[in-house]
Amino acid sequence: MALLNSHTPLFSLRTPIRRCTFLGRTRSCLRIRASAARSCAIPSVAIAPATSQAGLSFPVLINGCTGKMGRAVADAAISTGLQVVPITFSSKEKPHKTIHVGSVEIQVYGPSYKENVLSSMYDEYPDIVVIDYTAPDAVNVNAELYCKIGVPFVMGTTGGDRELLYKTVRDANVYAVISPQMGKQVVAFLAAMEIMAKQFPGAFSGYSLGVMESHQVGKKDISGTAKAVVSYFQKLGVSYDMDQIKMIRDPKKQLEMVGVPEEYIGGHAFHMYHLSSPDDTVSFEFQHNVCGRSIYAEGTIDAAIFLSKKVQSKDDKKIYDMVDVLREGNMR
Ligand SMILES: NC(=O)C1=CN([C@@H]2O[C@H](COP(=O)(O)OP(=O)(O)OC[C@H]3O[C@@H](n4cnc5c(N)ncnc54)[C@H](O)[C@@H]3O)[C@@H](O)[C@H]2O)C=CC1
Ligand SMILES: O=C(O)C1=N[C@H](C(=O)O)C[C@H](O)C1
Repeated sequence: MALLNSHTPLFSLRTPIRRCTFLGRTRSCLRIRASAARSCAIPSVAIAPATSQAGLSFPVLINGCTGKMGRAVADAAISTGLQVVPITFSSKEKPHKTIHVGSVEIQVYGPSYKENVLSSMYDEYPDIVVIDYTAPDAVNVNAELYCKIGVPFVMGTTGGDRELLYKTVRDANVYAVISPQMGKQVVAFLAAMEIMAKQFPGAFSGYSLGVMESHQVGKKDISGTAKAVVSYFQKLGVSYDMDQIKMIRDPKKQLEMVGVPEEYIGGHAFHMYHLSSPDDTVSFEFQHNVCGRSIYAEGTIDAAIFLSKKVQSKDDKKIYDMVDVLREGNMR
């Protein structure tokens, strides 16, 4: 594999995986009755009170429940006792489509209803937090909508024009947590990289870097997390372009070369970074390998709880990342 050179010790890309039991946590008795509306009128939504830890119950609208992360977050929100508003959006008009998450029937609204439905939800639930797990090409348009309405949101979706995203949120002065990586342990690694880059800029000048990331075949964009790590390596003096990141989306290679367990070919995020000194006598390797999606779902719920508290306390700071969430240290 090109990532490894002849001086590279033969480290195994197979990392033992401990199965996550997050979604096996005690489920709350939350019951949500979706509107029986079968028309495309804005639904009336009945939300029963959640039985959850004190202070943790507020409504969340998950945009992208039709997708894998949206569903994982909806499951995690229900497990936590948050009130999942039984509405989600999609990129296509899908009249009458509903999806089920646990006992919750979620109605899917197409683009032409998005603004009216969301603004009426915000009127009805002023303490609502939106969670976005959609697609890179939806990031900016969705953020513009949330900002127009003024609703706080957690942006987990990667890609899009990130500078524009921040500008949109800054200009609208809306509360948001934005992070391409919600897995708290991975975020801690990113934070450590940031500290190293700040304290020892140029420490790896002259070193060469190889980066490989492997994700499920449906992931279109380069890993946002790998880009963040590369940005720190650049500050550490490494010369490397983002488009050099090697993306692996071929399930056969993932099984045989990367060592992804077969049951996680449809949902994994393996990242490997290899640094070599100019004379190849010194090398460093970093890996973070995630199977499944529960680590992100769990972090996303923490981010939503964090954001809800910031909104309630009318904090002066409006835009946060996952390092802010970690620093606050009030994760469940
Ligand atoms: N921040 C984090 O920790 C993580 C971020 N992600 C990111 O989340 C995003 C979604 O990932 P997955 O759920 O795996 O993808 P997915 O493809 O399974 O789901 C995305 C869903 O969004 C829907 N969608 C597309 N455009 C939309 C729009 N304009 N409005 C509403 N819905 C729309 C699609 O129909 C699809 O159902 C990706 O950008 C991925 O990189 C994924 C995992 C962790
Ligand atoms: O699409 C994914 O799956 C993931 N996307 C995020 C990214 O692009 O960094 C986080 C993680 O890699 C999973």
